[in-house]
Amino acid sequence: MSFSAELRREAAPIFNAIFEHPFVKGIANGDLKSEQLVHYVKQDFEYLSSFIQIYGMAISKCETREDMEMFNKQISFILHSEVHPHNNFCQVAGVSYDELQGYPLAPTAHQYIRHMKSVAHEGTSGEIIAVLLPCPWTYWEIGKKLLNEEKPDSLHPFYEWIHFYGDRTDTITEKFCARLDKLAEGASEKERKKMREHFLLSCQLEYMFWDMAYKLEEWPVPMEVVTKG
Ligand SMILES: Cc1ncc(C[n+]2csc(CCO)c2C)c(N)n1
Repeated sequence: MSFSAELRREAAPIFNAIFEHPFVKGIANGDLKSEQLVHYVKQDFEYLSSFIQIYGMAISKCETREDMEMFNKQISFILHSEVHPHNNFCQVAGVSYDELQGYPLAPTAHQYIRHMKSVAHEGTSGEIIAVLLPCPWTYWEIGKKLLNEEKPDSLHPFYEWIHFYGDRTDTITEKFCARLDKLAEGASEKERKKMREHFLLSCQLEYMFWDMAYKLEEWPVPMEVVTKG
């Protein structure tokens, strides 16, 4: 079994918990409140900006043009394409995308971004791919599952979101898995253990990100109160 297949097998309970999460179920049946969609988009806009920065950090550690190209393409993808699923959520929530940008991070988004940035600072290329991989992998699987199980028609409120993530071939998930498997072959047992830990923690944080949005998670004393004194 390949290293990435082993990781997927180990993470199966977390993937299954994500598929069963009420926010994901809410995308399937169109049943989410505006404030939940708004909280998600506010936090995900900041998450994606950090993701771009992390790709920049990953590029600074690349040894081949091929790897640089792989990360560089993803930066363009986030900048130009990932706005579509956000726009879908904004339309359903009835708010403009511009209004949801520049908000402070909620605890889980903060924790997830810190986790990825610390690995990007301290880790090897293999560790960085391992920490980033649950992001595309979980969304691709959610998209495929919703596409097959719900077969949404164009009147489904989240038709665009589901097609955007589910309707992909030649994905970044497959590219990352192939690259990770190669890097894992040449890695020490200690490095492979770190890759596993980073991957599983990012999977947990993917679950927590959905939960943060669903429950409108905030700091114990909301930031508006703190900054206004
Ligand atoms: C919390 C969170 N996790 C995953 C994604 C999905 N996503 C973000 S960037 C990217 C492409 C990776 O190169 C994908 C698939 C998201 N939007 N928010």
